[in-house]
This record gives sequence, C-alpha cells and structure tokens, in this order.
Amino acid sequence: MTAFEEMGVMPELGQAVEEMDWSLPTDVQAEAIPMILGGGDVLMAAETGSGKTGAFCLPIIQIVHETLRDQLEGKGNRMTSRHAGGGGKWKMNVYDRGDAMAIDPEGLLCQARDSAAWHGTRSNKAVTGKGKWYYEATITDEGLCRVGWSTDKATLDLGTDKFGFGFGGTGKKSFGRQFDSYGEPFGMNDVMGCYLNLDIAEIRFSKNGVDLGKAFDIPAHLRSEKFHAAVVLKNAEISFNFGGTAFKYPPQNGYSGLATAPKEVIVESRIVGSGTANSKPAPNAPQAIIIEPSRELAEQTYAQIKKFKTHLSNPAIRDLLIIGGVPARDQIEALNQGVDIVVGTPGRMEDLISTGKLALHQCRFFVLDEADGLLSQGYSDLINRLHQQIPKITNDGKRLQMVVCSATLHSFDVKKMAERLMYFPTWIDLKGADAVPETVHHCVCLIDPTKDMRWKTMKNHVDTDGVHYSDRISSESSSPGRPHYIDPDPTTAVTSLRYKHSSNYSCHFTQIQTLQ
Ligand SMILES: Nc1ncnc2c1ncn2[C@@H]1O[C@H](COP(=O)(O)OP(=O)(O)OP(=O)(O)O)[C@@H](O)[C@H]1O
Repeated sequence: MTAFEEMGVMPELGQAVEEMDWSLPTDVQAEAIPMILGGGDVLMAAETGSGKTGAFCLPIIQIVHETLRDQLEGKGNRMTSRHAGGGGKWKMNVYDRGDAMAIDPEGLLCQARDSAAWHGTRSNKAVTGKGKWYYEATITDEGLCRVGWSTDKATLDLGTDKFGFGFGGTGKKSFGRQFDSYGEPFGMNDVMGCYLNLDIAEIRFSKNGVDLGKAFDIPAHLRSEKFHAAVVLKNAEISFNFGGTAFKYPPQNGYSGLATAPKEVIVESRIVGSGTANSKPAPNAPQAIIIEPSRELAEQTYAQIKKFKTHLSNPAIRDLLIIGGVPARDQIEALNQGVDIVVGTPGRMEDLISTGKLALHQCRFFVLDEADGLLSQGYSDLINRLHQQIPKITNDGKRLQMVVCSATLHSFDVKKMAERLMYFPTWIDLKGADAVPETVHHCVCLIDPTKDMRWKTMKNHVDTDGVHYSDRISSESSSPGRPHYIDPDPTTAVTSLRYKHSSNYSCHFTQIQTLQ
C-alpha cells in the first residue's frame, strides 16, 4: 500500500502518483487530502511548488469518480429518491434545514457539528386536522438538542417563535422564546417520545417510555396548522423513528406512529428540492469547478488531472479546460458531450455560464486556486456570483465543498471571502509560524521567575521550539495588544512555551528567566 493510499486515496490514484515518483505526500497534501475526502472545506497556504495542486485534485477526482460509479450502478438515483423532499417515507427534510445540519440518506439521523449556533430541521411531511400522533427521537451523542413539533410558519430554531413547540435536554420546554421547566433533563442514549394530540390540541413528551405530562396546549389560532416533527441541535446528533420500524417505547392511549397516518391528514412539506428523483445528470453540469487566475496555471492543473486519472476507468472521468484566447466552439462541443471536472480561467468560464452552456447545478466542489491572485485581478464579484448560483446541497444530499488556495491566508480580502462563502473551513497554513488561524485562541501567562520559583521544581518540562530563548524584548515595544517586557538585565532571557491543547486551542506561556 502506498503512503497516499494509507491516507484514504484509492489504489488507482495511488498507482498514478507512484508512477510520477511521488512516494510520499508533501505536508500540504498530508493535511488537505484527508480533510477534503472527509467532506470539509479547506483553506490552504503553502510555498510555491509544495504540491497544492495534488492536495486538492486527488481527493476531488476520487469523490467525483465514486459518485459517477454510484450513478452507473444505480445507487445515485436510489440516494436521490430517498432524499427527495416529498413522497415516500417520513424523514427529516434535507431541503428544510439549517446550514450545519447534516442528514443521512435515510433522513433518520441528524447531526449538527457547530458548537456556536443552533441548526434545525423538520420532517418532509406534516399532520393536520385530527388524530393522535407519535414519533421517537433517540439522542445519540453529547451536545444540546430540542425536539418537538413545528408548524411550517416556524423558523428552524424550534421553540423560539410562536409557531413551534420544543423540549430541550436541559429539562425546559419552549414556545415563543419562553423557556419553562418541564419534565426532566435528558441526554445521550435517552429515547424521547413526542406526542401530538390534534383532537384536544395538546403536546406532551415521554422519556424512555415514562410520560412527562402535558407540555403545551396548542393555542386556538394554531390548531388547524400543519405540524411537522422538528429538531434543533447544537453540536449534537439525534436519530428518529417515525414508526417505519418498531418503536422502542410504543405509544399508549391511542397514539399512532406518524408513518401510519392516513393520507387525508398528511400534508407534504412545501419546501422541496429543485431536482427530481430520477433526473439524469445533465452533461454540461460538472461536479467540480476549478478556477485559476491564468491560462498557464489552468493548463498546469489540467495536465496534472490528466496524469492522476490515468488508471481510472469505468466510468472514465471527463475533464475539460476552459480558457480564453481560443475559440469557444470546441469547449461548447465538449460540454455537450458531458463533463465531470472543469478547470479554467474566470472570464471564459463566466461567458459559458451566462449563456447556459456550462451549468452549475450539479457542482459539489468549487475550487479557487491562487485566490489572492483572483481577488487582486478584480474577480471578487464574479466569484460571489458563481458561488450564489451553485446549490449548497446537491440532489443526493451532498454539501458543496469549497477549497481555496492562496499565497497567504492573512490577506484581508481572502479572509473576508472565506468568511462569506466557506463553511467552517479548516486552515492549512504552512507558510510560517507567524500565521496563526483566527480559530486558535491564545492566552499569555506572564511569570516572573524571580518571584515565582516553582519553575525550578517543575517535574514535567514542556518542550519548546526555543525560538525566543535569546529574545531581548524591550520596554519600548509599543505594538498594540503585545505585552511589554522590561528587560534591563542582560542576563535575562525570554522563553516562550507554546503547546496545543486541542485542535483549536493553544497556549503560550512566556517566562522571563534569569540566566546563571
Ligand atoms: N508528493 C509529491 N512527491 C513528489 N513530487 C511532488 C509531490 N507533490 C507534488 N510534486 C511535484 O512538485 C511540483 C510542484 O507541485 P505543484 O505544482 O502541485 O505545487 P503547487 O504548490 O501547486 O505550486 P504552485 O504554487 O507553483 O502552483 C510538481 O512538479 C509536482 O509534480
């Protein structure tokens, strides 16, 4: 197994890079490839010639190929039909969800990995009018969640307006942003029963089969509304059973699973995807679009893709170079034949998009190579326009992934663009120690070793990079936010200790030490 394959790269690509004499991944490849294969957005900066092209092309080719293979075997269509907003089984609606809410292809497992904000979703169908309805939600991870019932007028943040009824893990019920104690707290592995009685306009919940009592009387003006199963999560995961399989705690007192609700009380969600379940992929709609600031770079990237895909067949990946300065006729002809990956320069790319020759609706990788170059050439608006046209979620429920390469990640324009367009990007910054991502929080702990002598007896020494060992930091330092050190004594050295606590938290300890 090659070193690339150990990172999850498929054997056909591993073989191709081996034949190119790439025995080991470069640093940027080692960091970026698993991230992109794992579905993340990546923002990377590394020296010229560090292998960035391979870092994004290899995983993109692999995912595009796997998707094509699934489509060929008919799996793509099955996925698509499973994901369609309306029709079929009860499930969480992939088209009616917050930005960070992931929903599995069955629509029964939801996960939101944003620890800073709530993200919600609700079911693809609703019940209305009459009947006693039930579903179960099992908490499958730590984190915060609220489950309950939402009308289609409610926002996805369940319980924060007067159109949805939530019950949260902290033991609070909520409606209209009013949080009142109810039942008891719940968490990982608990099975929450959600009851909706439309006959007497009442909502109640159970925990692991134990009834927690009435939570809400549904106000008169909402009684004829359509009620969806709903959830909102903060860094949590939850699974649903609408009655398609046996309930862990079957409902009592005449309630039935939503899955058994008759047609006359069911209303399909009005929020449905634009694609149809069995639509064939359009030939001129590639899965990946790679934008380069110059013809030369576009040609180089295109040439690398050709080499990488040498051993990929059945189905073959169709790539296309779209650059200006050559007649568009051949490019249009190739688009009509079918393309999977397009590499090009922005001007010609936009010409073909605006005339409908190149379609963006199946794009799931949007790559900006040398983004600082693209922005300095004034392509910011064009990038925004293209990004706006690309669906953020594909028909088969896959999220748009963005990869941005830049000579530096510390340009204001690149940062602003990343903030605007990218989705929790991982920063891969191999351009030097001065470049610390904003997601890393620093704390500086000043120690005066002449007063606090505990360092002398410290059992566990922290290894440092030693770069500041002989720094002389003067009291004149006036950089805003920098601590001032008074160092009148030439026998004093500054040691900076930096170590990582977790992926997004690092500590700097600075010790002023008297040299013996
Ligand atoms: N893992 C690897 N092992 C050996 N050679 C590699 C590896 N990755 C890339 N290379 C080679 O290094 C050279 C530079 O790679 P590449 O063009 O991808 O870098 P880059 O970071 O995109 O450069 P630039 O910033 O100039 O566009 C190429 O000749 C490529 O074939």
